[in-house]
Amino acid sequence: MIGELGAVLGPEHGARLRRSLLAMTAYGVLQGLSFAMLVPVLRALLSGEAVGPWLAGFAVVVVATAVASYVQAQYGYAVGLAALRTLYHRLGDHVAGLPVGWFSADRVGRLGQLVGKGVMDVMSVPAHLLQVVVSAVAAPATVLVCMFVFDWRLGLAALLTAPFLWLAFRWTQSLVQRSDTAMDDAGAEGADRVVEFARQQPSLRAFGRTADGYDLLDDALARQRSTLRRLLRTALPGLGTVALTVQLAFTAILIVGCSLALGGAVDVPELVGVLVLAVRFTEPLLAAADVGGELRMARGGLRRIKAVLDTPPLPVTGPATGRARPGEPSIELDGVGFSYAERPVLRDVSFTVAPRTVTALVGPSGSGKTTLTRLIARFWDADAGVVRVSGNDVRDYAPEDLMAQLSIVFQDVYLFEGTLEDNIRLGRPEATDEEVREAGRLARVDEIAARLPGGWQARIGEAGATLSGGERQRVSIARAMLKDAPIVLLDEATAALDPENESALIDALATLARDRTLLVIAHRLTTIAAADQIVMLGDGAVVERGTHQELLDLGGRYAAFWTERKRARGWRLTQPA
Ligand SMILES: Nc1ncnc2c1ncn2[C@@H]1O[C@H](COP(=O)(O)OP(=O)(O)OP(=O)(O)O)[C@@H](O)[C@H]1O
Repeated sequence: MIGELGAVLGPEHGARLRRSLLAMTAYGVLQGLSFAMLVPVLRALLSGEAVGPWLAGFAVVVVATAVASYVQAQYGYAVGLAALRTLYHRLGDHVAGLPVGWFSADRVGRLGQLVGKGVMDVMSVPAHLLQVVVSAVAAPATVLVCMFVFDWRLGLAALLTAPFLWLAFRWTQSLVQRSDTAMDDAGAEGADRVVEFARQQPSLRAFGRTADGYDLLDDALARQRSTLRRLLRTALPGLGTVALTVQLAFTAILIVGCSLALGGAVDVPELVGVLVLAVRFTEPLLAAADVGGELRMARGGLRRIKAVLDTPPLPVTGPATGRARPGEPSIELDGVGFSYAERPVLRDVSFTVAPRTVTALVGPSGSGKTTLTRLIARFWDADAGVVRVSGNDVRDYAPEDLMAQLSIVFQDVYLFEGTLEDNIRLGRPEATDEEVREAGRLARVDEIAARLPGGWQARIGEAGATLSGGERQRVSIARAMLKDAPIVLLDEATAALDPENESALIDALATLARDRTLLVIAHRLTTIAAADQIVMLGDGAVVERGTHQELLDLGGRYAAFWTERKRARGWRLTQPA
């Protein structure tokens, strides 16, 4: 366990962990010594000898134990805090490099549980639990040595109990281990279902499904309850066995001591002292048995953290340094193929978006348009072919260098809890207030600020949900303006917008497109017709490519799509006469 902890913390914390272990061992030994000092003190008291020197010695050891306890607690907390910091950083950095495909609903629930409870469980090992375990070994070992010094026969009796104690601990551990794993899995599944349930609230309510009707969540919680019951049924006899074995060990020492005293081999004051010692000998062992459950939980957390850290991030394969230098802002797809878990979505897609031009991506729903933009942003890696951004394979860039080339404006804009200004600043955190406001003005967010009480400082966010879909997209465009990346990937809003939002968005997009390379999943006819190039996707492949006029003249799928869209736009729902 200590090895696993050291591996997860990394070598930079090795010295700190070793120092902490040393302090805990010193504390355990001093604890044992302070127990042992009771024997001469009691012996002196009961036999009428001078007790003063022994009491003074006892006081010195007790003070030293208190100091050691303080020092080891400080070291333990320092390692615990370092563990907390390091694990958050390592998990955060690692997860940020994982392909977006890794973040399934299941994994997001488990990750939430891991970052909250799992990391705290692991932190409690160096901060608190390890000391109990180290004391459970060091203190009885010291007591044992002292027993041998006082009377070798009593020492031998105590030593002979050790293998039985060890066996009882091991047996209990193996007994509970299996239920623990099941408990871990049931807990993680419960967390997944709760996240899913919370996310799906709008749909569930729309279909009148309340908590009682959400069977998946009910089943997961019922499974969690029954696993806990099973764990308790298995663990309780185990814990009882440890307590019983410890008591039996004490009884064995008591019997040996009494028979020695009756035979006259040991005098009564010494026997009383050694029996008090035997009681203290078993105390740290019982304390260790008490924290066994917490330790196993921490080990489970450690195992799951390690599994996340062992998941390979998207590899940087490129020129040895992974620091390809971007050229002119272009996008090039060369024979790109991609599948979601065996289901092919894109096949042999090839086209180029020249620097500072606008390409409109069109095609029926499910034809792979969103997937294509996500491959360009390297949310996933293509299975076949090459995706190039600004002249280089996306796999050759360090992730931050690729992201510096791209601004992404998707439809599902996420607004964080915070002010309107904070939400724009996300595009470039170091931007000045003036730059944030200017980007906001260009994306016509200033009109939203003027409407909201509190203006730029108005608090918005998922919970507040104070902005309409069109307004959210304007915030997202402001972020892209502020980021000022040379290439923009845009998923145009499909929702019907009110005239004010529509005209604001058109202006904002026109400003964003100026001097930038734009690939847009286009839904508005004006955007499509004005593009320098139109790429039409159908069933994951490029079916037609050219300018609006060229494709109309071709009279193929695009021409049919265009006619259909125009006709649909002419439709109006009217009141029956
Ligand atoms: N994360 C995912 N896992 C599995 N399949 C997915 C995932 N995302 C999309 N798909 C599937 O891949 C196909 C292409 O989806 P994509 O979203 O790229 O199409 P689209 O052309 O953007 O559609 P729309 O215009 O409706 O947004 C669809 O059949 C979709 O069901």
